[in-house]
Amino acid sequence: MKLVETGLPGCLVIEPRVFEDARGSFHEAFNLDALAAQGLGLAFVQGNVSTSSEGVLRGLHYQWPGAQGKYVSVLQGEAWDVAVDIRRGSPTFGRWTAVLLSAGNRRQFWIPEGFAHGFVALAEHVVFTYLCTSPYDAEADAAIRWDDPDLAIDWPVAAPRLSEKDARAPLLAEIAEDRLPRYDAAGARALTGEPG
Ligand SMILES: Cc1cn([C@H]2C[C@H](O)[C@@H](COP(=O)(O)OP(=O)(O)O[C@H]3O[C@H](C)C(=O)[C@H](O)[C@H]3O)O2)c(=O)[nH]c1=O
Repeated sequence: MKLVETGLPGCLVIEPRVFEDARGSFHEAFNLDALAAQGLGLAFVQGNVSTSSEGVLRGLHYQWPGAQGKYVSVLQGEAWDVAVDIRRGSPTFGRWTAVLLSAGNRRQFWIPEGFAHGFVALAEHVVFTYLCTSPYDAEADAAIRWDDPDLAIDWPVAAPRLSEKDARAPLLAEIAEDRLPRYDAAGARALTGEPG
């Protein structure tokens, strides 16, 4: 596998080795030892799958406390996937990066704890899967407006279909400081916000 830097430090694209033969193809969905051998030590506690039709946008979501790192990929169709640094005190606070994920390119995308995440489905049937480093906590689950002008994310869809929650999400500037993840310069990853 190959790890590729993105425009946003900490966010990485992982390109797995794909084995193709007359039957079809094989690639590893994730490999913790191989990631650790390249300096990316991860541990996942939950895996999620969502299905979306074309034009659906899910996001921008994050958890705080209990920040989740996410290792995402697309099993069917294609999605434009976005990570935004919302860690208070981060030198790249408010900056975003995007990756086109598809069943065809088999790209995987690592989004560290403390980033907001969202994607827009670009095919009629998109199966999106992701592994999380912390468990879901409905109380800590939060959203930021997908079209926040301060973020100026260059979404490839002008009028996406949103959940009610996402349609009424606040702007980043409207969110109280203590509701945003904190940047931990030493670890270069957000603190999870867990006490102790
Ligand atoms: C995330 C999650 C949700 N749920 C329940 C809560 C709701 O009743 C239902 C749908 O949840 P939601 O509308 O938040 O699903 P998405 O809009 O796909 O949210 C996800 O999409 C963006 C892109 C993300 O990065 C997050 O992982 C996650 O927020 O599933 C659970 O039971 N467990 C979970 O881990």
